[in-house]
Amino acid sequence: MAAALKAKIDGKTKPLGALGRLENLALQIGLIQHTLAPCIVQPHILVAAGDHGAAKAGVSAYPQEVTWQMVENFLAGGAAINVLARQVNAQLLIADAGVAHDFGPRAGLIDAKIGAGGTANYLAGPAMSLAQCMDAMQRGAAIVRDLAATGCNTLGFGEMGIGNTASASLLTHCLTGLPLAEVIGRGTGLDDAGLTHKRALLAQAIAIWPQRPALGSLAERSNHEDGEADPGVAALHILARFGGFEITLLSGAMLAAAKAGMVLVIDGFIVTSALLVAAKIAPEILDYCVFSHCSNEAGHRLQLAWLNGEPLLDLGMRLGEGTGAALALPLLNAACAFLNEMASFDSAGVSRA
Ligand SMILES: Cc1cc2ncn([C@H]3O[C@H](COP(=O)(O)O)[C@@H](O)[C@H]3O)c2cc1C
Ligand SMILES: O=C(O)c1cccnc1
Repeated sequence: MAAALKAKIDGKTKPLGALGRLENLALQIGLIQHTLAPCIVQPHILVAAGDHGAAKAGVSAYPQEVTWQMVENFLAGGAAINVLARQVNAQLLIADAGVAHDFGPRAGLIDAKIGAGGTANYLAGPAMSLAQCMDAMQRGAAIVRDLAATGCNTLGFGEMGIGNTASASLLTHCLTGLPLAEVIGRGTGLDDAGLTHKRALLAQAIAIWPQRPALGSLAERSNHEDGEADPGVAALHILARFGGFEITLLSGAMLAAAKAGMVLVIDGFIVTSALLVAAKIAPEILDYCVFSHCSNEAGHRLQLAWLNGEPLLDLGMRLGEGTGAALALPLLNAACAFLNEMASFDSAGVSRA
């Protein structure tokens, strides 16, 4: 398939390789969809929301209630992701994975609430139980299975949860071994004093969990022998310790999306932390991932480098919600369109080199 796709790409009326990374994208989407004529069908963006027990300790510049207030904003159509999704004709799915607010039954809001008031504070113990962790992953997977049954073949991921850059930093450090201080950033806009405080709190969160499972490279996950500690299981323990319900739901959704053969459009720092968990469980998920952009949150560039992921865009954004994923969708459409619609040297009668 790869050779056939490459031949089709190289046969188009352009100098070899002249469409640059669009060519790699066309190849990747063709491989995911097992076809020489790939296309993006009914693209969706799944935005999961959840609250974090640690938010009250001061890891964010904003108060916790912004999480539910922004969910209301999503439902009313006024957030950045609503605007950008409309621009690119993507449908939004908003899931309450565990926001500390009672929305009641609401049109347009998927009730995937785990617990009532968000996660527990990881500065005191695990953020969630393993049972809650599995539950949140299953709920994400169920949303994606329903979506795949409707014919959607492309899914972007987004999140909302005050304090979730801190959670993502802890997950990233534990899952990759990247130095904790280097993967902690300003999130919504902490000042220098706030950043120092966040660093101290997160160092403490790591220090009070001395028995955390060690994790090696993705290759070690693929090669691990029966009877050895499974890095996928270790990743679940790390996720339960430091994760948010929204991040956990997204990890489960990503695994199901790859299983369904979808193109996964990865957003910023927090969404990439959910992918790190999923990749420890099933490293082959990375073949299905398009990295939409590089966020300005310190640590995203390092995550991408660790995953060998090349972001399509670098716009200095640091918002989340799936906004980077939305902006990358036109590039996916363009990649499919040139492969499907451009003339070839033979069909157009243009001389080759
Ligand atoms: C009004 C507002 C809208 C947002 N939309 C996404 N985020 C982003 O900021 C949060 C993470 O940053 P931290 O870890 O510093 O709290 C997440 O909710 C993320 O999606 C927002 C944040 C705010 C304040
Ligand atoms: O990279 C992101 O997704 C991000 C960065 C800062 C705040 N919220 C999200």
